[in-house]
This record gives sequence, structure tokens and C-alpha cells, in this order.
Amino acid sequence: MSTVAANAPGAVGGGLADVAASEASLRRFLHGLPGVDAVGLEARASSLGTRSIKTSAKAYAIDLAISMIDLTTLEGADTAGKVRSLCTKARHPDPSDPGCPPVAAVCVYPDMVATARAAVEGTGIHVASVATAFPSGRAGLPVKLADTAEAVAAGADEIDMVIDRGAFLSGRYLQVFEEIAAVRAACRRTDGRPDAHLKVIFETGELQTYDNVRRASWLAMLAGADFIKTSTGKVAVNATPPVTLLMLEAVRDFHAATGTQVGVKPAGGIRTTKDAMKYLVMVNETLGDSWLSADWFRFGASSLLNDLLMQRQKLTTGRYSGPDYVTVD
Ligand SMILES: O=C[C@H](O)COP(=O)(O)O
Repeated sequence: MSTVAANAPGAVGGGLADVAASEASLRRFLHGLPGVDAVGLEARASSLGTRSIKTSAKAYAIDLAISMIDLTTLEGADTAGKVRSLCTKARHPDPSDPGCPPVAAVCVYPDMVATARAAVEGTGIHVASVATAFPSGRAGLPVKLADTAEAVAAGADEIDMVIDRGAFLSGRYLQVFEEIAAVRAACRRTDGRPDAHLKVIFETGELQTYDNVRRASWLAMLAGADFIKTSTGKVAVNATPPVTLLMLEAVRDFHAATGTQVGVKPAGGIRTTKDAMKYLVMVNETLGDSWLSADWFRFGASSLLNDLLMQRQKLTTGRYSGPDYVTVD
């Protein structure tokens, strides 16, 4: 068992269920996690990024990466037409090749969920929606729960919530825990359809330290997150390999301590096939095969799909078709 898992109360008989019994116990637990060795973490992330994937392994990895994309549009200027065209692309990323897999999900604002739902109905592609006053998280809990409920009622399969970074950085961990648990409860449905899955976004570019990323990961998983997600894509620093590796390791340790499997979604700024391959190597090396599917790993990205399609075409035909081959986002 890893150092973190060995340090977890569940692993030493204390019971993880009691960790959030009070602000003091939650703080004691989160601050009792081992400090992150930044040099070691960055070296590990960098060495995993040098692995080369070629030929048939590359073809497999490109299709896997496509199938793991949450194809995203999160702009103030989004229209129903733009969302419908995103959904068309999500269903048939390469219209000339029926063998090209669809993406995992489309990710939109809550008011666009109904449009997206209608456009992907029956395809198996999920509709994900950002909620809880995305991207800042600056609203009271009733507003955040209404935001979530609107998206779930309109047919979202997945909710991507942002944490209150102000509360987290002020050390009000129980408030963040309770907010996540309340949003998790708002993801439930009473009409027999499966509950929406909850992805918890940390906005790691605002969390200041690797130690905080490790604490946020454990906090979110303890509160019931189905996935932990790095970023909104709306700040200067979004997903990075070291931060994602740290979150993968937290997921591994949480699984060792509790038996619960949690997914990971790096998001923001992932634009090239080369980058996507690095992330897949990290998942494989840290968590293994069981996480190498869209059920447990996603890329949150608006333009990565285009580069994957260009590389896919290159492998199939031996030449690049150029950016005009893929549809403009
Ligand atoms: O969650 C996904 C991000 O908002 C997309 O970011 P991106 O446009 O940098 O790919």
C-alpha cells in the first residue's frame, strides 16, 4: 500500500466515513496527507512523457483518445446551431470513415443541455454540463443547486461542478465538502433514469500548491465525486502533466484505501495528439488497464479532436490532409 493509503484513517481502522464529522477532523486528515515532493513529481511526469508510441499502438491510442473526449463548447456566444453542429461532430468525428469512434460526451452550459440532449439521443454519447456558477463558483449554494437541477432536469448525464476556491484556500474545507455532497444529491433522479455522474473541478491553476491539489483530490473523493477534473479551461494555467499525475496517484491511493474507483479528467489546453499520448501513458503506468476507458478517464477539450483526426488520417493514408480536412470548431 502507498504512503498516502497507509496514512488514510480507513487503512488504520479509523473509518474514512468519520473524516468529515467536523471541520477539525477534516482538516486533521487533509493536513496529515504526506507533502508532495514537487521535484520527484515533475521528474516522473516528464519521464512518462518521453515514451514513444508508434504504428498500431499509436492507431489504437488515437481511437482510444477520441473515445475519451468531452467535446466542449463553453462560450458566452454559444448558440443552439453551434451546439447542434458540435453534436454532429461528436457523433461522426470523421464523416468519411465510419470506423472512427464517436467521442464520449459533449460538454455545454446548462441552458444548452436540452439542445444537446435532442441531438445525441440514442447514440450513447453523454451530455455533460458545467454547473455551480461555472467557471468562478461565486454564488450561494441555492443558486448552485438550482443551476445543477436545471441541467439534470434537461437531461444532463454528467455534471461538471467547480469548487469554491475561495473557501478551500481559506481552509473552510467542510463547507467545500458539504457543497460537493449537496450537488451530488442534486444529481439524483427520481424518474428511474440513472443519476447524473458528478465531476468535481478544482481549477488547479488557482490552488497554488501541489499539496493543495492532493488535499482537494481527497476532499472531493470523500464527498462523493465520480470524477475529479483539473480545470475549467478559463484561467491562465489549465491541465498540466504533473498536476494530472498527482491526481491519478490520489485516485490510486483512494482506491487502495476504500475500494472505490474514481475517474480523472484533465481539461483545458490539451490540443495535440502528442500531449494526449503522454496522458494515456500516465494513466496506464499509474492506474493500469482498469482506468483506460471513457468510463474512468476523459479529456476536456475543444480542439484536441481535430489534431487526433489529422494524425489518424496520416496513419491511414500516409499523408496529412491539412487542417481543412476537419470541420472548423
Ligand atoms: O473542459 C474543457 C475546457 O473548457 C476546454 O478547454 P480548451 O478549449 O483549452 O480545450
